[in-house]
Amino acid sequence: MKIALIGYGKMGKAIEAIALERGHEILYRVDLHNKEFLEKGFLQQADLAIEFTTPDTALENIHRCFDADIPVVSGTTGWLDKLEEIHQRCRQENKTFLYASNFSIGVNIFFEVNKQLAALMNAQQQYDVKMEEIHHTQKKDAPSGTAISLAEQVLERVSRKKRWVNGESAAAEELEIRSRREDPAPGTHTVTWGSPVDDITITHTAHSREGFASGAVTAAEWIQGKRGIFTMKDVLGLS
Ligand SMILES: NC(=O)C1=CN([C@@H]2O[C@H](COP(=O)(O)OP(=O)(O)OC[C@H]3O[C@@H](n4cnc5c(N)ncnc54)[C@H](OP(=O)(O)O)[C@@H]3O)[C@@H](O)[C@H]2O)C=CC1
Ligand SMILES: O=C(O)C1=N[C@H](C(=O)O)C[C@H](O)C1
Repeated sequence: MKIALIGYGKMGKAIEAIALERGHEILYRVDLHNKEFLEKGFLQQADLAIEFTTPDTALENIHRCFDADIPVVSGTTGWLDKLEEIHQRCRQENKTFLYASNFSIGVNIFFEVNKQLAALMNAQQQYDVKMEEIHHTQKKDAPSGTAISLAEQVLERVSRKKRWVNGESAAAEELEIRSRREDPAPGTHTVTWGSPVDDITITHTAHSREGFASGAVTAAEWIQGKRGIFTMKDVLGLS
């Protein structure tokens, strides 16, 4: 596969290492200093793009890839208020797009456990639920994209919770997400269900960025030749 790597920071470099190990070619490594590679003439030489940049730049980067009609695998967090715009264009113009707030296999299994636990807890009013995410101090967004995914999964299943809030919450109908920033922390997510008599806590701890990067390359391999909107659930057969 010829890959246009959009974003050559911590994740871009981790993805490059795994893609090369698996025999793929990195055609372009795009960062703020060589954005000319985002032009159609360059991008259309790649089989697909893997995009891990910043909350402010992801939307435009994905549109550029659509202009060049190449599939995009994106993991950038903090821009999801614009996701529907991308989905609409993808549907209207028959493009190819795969987004995941977290590409690791472990977190995608953790998502399924979180959903099952939340469904069971809907009838158990005595339990309150809280979340915590811990990341490195360079992270730009809070709460993490993964924490938002976990929170949305709970909100869809637990009728006594109406919305998530980032920080301390006093209202019973709010789902509190605490964000901690400390180094080194590739990404830890905890969901705690507490009652007066006991707690149930589930935690996923990433030991490095390897799981995210490996999942993104697997998603890129899987998406080749497909058209439409996909998620890691499709890649992992969890649908
Ligand atoms: N979905 C998942 O599994 C995961 C998602 N993430 C998310 O991925 C994103 C990137 O994370 P990370 O690699 O740690 O961040 P870094 O800050 O290390 O890297 C971001 C990179 O994007 C580049 N960049 C900024 N603007 C543009 C632009 N307009 N065009 C092209 N490149 C640009 C930066 O360039 P320069 O160096 O020149 O500033 C830098 O190379 C974040 O949103 C993070 O939350 C992270 C881990 C896993
Ligand atoms: O910025 C990071 O590092 C990470 N971002 C993603 C997120 O916001 O959930 C995934 C992972 O936790 C690491």
